[in-house]
Amino acid sequence: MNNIQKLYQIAQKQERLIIGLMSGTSLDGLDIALCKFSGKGLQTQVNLIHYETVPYQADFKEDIKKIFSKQNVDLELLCLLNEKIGLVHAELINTTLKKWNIQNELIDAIASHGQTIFHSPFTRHRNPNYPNSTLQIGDGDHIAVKTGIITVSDFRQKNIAAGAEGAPLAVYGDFLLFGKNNKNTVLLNIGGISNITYLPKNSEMYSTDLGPGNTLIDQYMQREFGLYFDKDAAYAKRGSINNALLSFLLDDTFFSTAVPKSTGPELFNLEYLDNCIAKTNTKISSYDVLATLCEFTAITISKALEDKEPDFDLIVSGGGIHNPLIMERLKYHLPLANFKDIEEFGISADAKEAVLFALLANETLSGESADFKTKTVPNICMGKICLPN
Ligand SMILES: Nc1ncnc2c1ncn2[C@@H]1O[C@H](COP(=O)(O)OP(=O)(O)OP(=O)(O)O)[C@@H](O)[C@H]1O
Ligand SMILES: CC(=O)N[C@H]1[C@@H]2OC[C@@H](O2)[C@@H](O)[C@@H]1O[C@H](C)C(=O)O
Repeated sequence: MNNIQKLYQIAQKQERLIIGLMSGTSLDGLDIALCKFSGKGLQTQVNLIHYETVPYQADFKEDIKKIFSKQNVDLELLCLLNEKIGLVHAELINTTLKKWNIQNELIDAIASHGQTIFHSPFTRHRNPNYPNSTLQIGDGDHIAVKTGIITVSDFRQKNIAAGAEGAPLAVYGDFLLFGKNNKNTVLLNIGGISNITYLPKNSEMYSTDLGPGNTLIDQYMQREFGLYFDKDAAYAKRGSINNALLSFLLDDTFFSTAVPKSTGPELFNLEYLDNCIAKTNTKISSYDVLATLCEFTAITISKALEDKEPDFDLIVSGGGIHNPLIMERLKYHLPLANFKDIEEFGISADAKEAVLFALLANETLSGESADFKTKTVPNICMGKICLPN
């Protein structure tokens, strides 16, 4: 069977086995989700069969950090890492499939997000001569060749080409999997950056980034304590909120820009935090900074939801759900929200984004896009199809 016949056969299948890959802003590792799909569009059913986050080696992580969300980088390193990330991801898939005792031939496709290294929508660069733009690296052809599995990669470019910002893409999965919930529903992902998909019963849905989820906390922990993150908010719990710092953190045009919008560590980084600390003209303890950052995350989320119907289902996912202080403050600010664990819907909170990309590949491989019935969500099939031979 040649490649095109194989793709045609996959398009006709009632069920598809797709591996979703996500490596997010926290650079903690590669999320690998093996999903079984039946149907497409609003009929999509997904079953998460296996999930694993494979941690990155420290030197690999440090290399990516040298070019990640930086204005000036070593262009050769960027070029090398484009191939290297593809190769490392392929190797992690091969090892993980072996560990799960599953043969590569059984998998219909891999859906690879790649590593975002810069995200610059118009709302960030404000240069009328340039469009929205974003760059994910980790070449898909390398993954296809090394695993022998058809790989769909580089999803965000098509979304930009069709007029959106390339992020968040969560809305596609959230609408197809949760759009039939008969209540006002909000899906919240607290990753490096937090985002929501708002699925109201009686008005138009939308999806938007809200601001930092864990990224500032992680960056600050790494600089101040040499730790990748504040496990169980142990450090933040020793501090208290500094209101002056909080108001400077909230004082950026990103927060007054209309939704939908997207952002990343290109804006929310240590320079941003240090400028805000400097504006307070006081010495703030590291514990207080961390407590304030948790409040910053909780408040940017709750402010985005305060004008909505007060009682909605709030389905939370992402690494931030493991931060007890963020969750406590979020519940304090949103007393009427009906918090639900995404696990109730059969999807692990940490796997949600990897499942999303598998779902986007399922749509693309089915051959046509669903109708999302709203201007801000283009009806498109996303991703480039990379063939193993
Ligand atoms: N036990 C915990 N206590 C506190 N924070 C935690 C805990 N477990 C995970 N986290 C936070 O979650 C982060 C990882 O979250 P996640 O994997 O959702 O991010 P990501 O996918 O890299 O981000 P993004 O969605 O922005 O791409 C960690 O870096 C840490 O900040
Ligand atoms: C450009 C980019 O990689 N953005 C990520 C990042 O991580 C969270 C937030 O910022 C979101 O906009 C997006 O990822 C998710 C998966 C999305 O597109 O929905």
